[in-house]
Amino acid sequence: MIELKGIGKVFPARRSSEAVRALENVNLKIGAGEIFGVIGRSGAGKSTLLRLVNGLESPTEGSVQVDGREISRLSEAELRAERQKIGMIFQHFNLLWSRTVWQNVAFPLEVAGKSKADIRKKVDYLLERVGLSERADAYPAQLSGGQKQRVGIARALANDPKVLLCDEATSALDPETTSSILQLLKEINEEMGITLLLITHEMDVVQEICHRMAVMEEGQVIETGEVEQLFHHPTHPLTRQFVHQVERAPAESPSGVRITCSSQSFPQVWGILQTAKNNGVTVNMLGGEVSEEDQITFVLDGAQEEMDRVLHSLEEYRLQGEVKSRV
Ligand SMILES: Nc1ncnc2c1ncn2[C@@H]1O[C@H](COP(=O)(O)OP(=O)(O)OP(=O)(O)O)[C@@H](O)[C@H]1O
Repeated sequence: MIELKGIGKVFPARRSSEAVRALENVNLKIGAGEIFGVIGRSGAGKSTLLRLVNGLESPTEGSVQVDGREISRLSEAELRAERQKIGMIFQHFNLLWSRTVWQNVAFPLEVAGKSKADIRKKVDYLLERVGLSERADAYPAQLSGGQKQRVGIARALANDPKVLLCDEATSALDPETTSSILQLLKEINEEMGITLLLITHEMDVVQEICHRMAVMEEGQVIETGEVEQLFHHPTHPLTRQFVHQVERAPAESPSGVRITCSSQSFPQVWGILQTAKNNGVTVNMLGGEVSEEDQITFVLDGAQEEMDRVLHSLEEYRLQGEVKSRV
């Protein structure tokens, strides 16, 4: 369904910056109906790769094919038509804030010139499917993060795409909401046979839904394979690091720092932990549940400098007794 052959991408030098080689000799083949994950650290080239697949960027070398068509050789009009077959969801949802949930999902159908009756039928069906019929008249600002992403998913599905590109689609969500969104994506893949290409820096996301995966570093794919196989036999040191990220998950982590917060302070604490996560700190929720005493425990692990930074950011809550920490 998606085939990248010998892809290179160089962003040319600008007055204030040198040329950047974002991708080098990338070869990937993703079959129809597959859920494929691309994992890598920040700057590895994941977003550039995704943007090549929907034609927002063109490669400097090599070819990108989606459903048998060479994306980089299409005219603007052909590309617009082709893009209707490719849905996309984003980390920050990219919803239209002045439109209701219903109108957000209707938008791509209006652009495609569908009749009013068709639009009504389709939007009602999609909102039902993602569990948001009740919130049809709400505005995005009135929704939780998980609900916003459900709108994003419904909108991406409006034109019956064959491929759904997911750009860090769960990175702004808490673990529980992440699981429910991943579950929804899995169901959509199974029911509709849509091919999913997902980029992330979180191995647990890959582990939860992907069939196969690629690991990227400095613009290159350094390892590919079945998720199961890479989990049990990672060969590249970076793949091992990503696997380790998950293996340390809810298990007792002897070297980690435990942070316990009340569910009341959770939103603020979670914001701080998200920033730490983006800076390479491993954050795992112990047991993944709110305990009887209404306390949530996380285990954090990472470079000393980043750990100091996150503990410093949490200081205010520690002083208020809202957060407790111990090594
Ligand atoms: N439009 C652009 N112009 C110049 N350089 C760019 C452009 N887009 C990306 N790059 C560079 O290409 C490299 C790969 O970036 P890319 O955003 O694809 O990585 P990534 O793995 O998605 O990282 P992140 O998760 O931080 O978005 C980086 O060095 C980045 O600075």
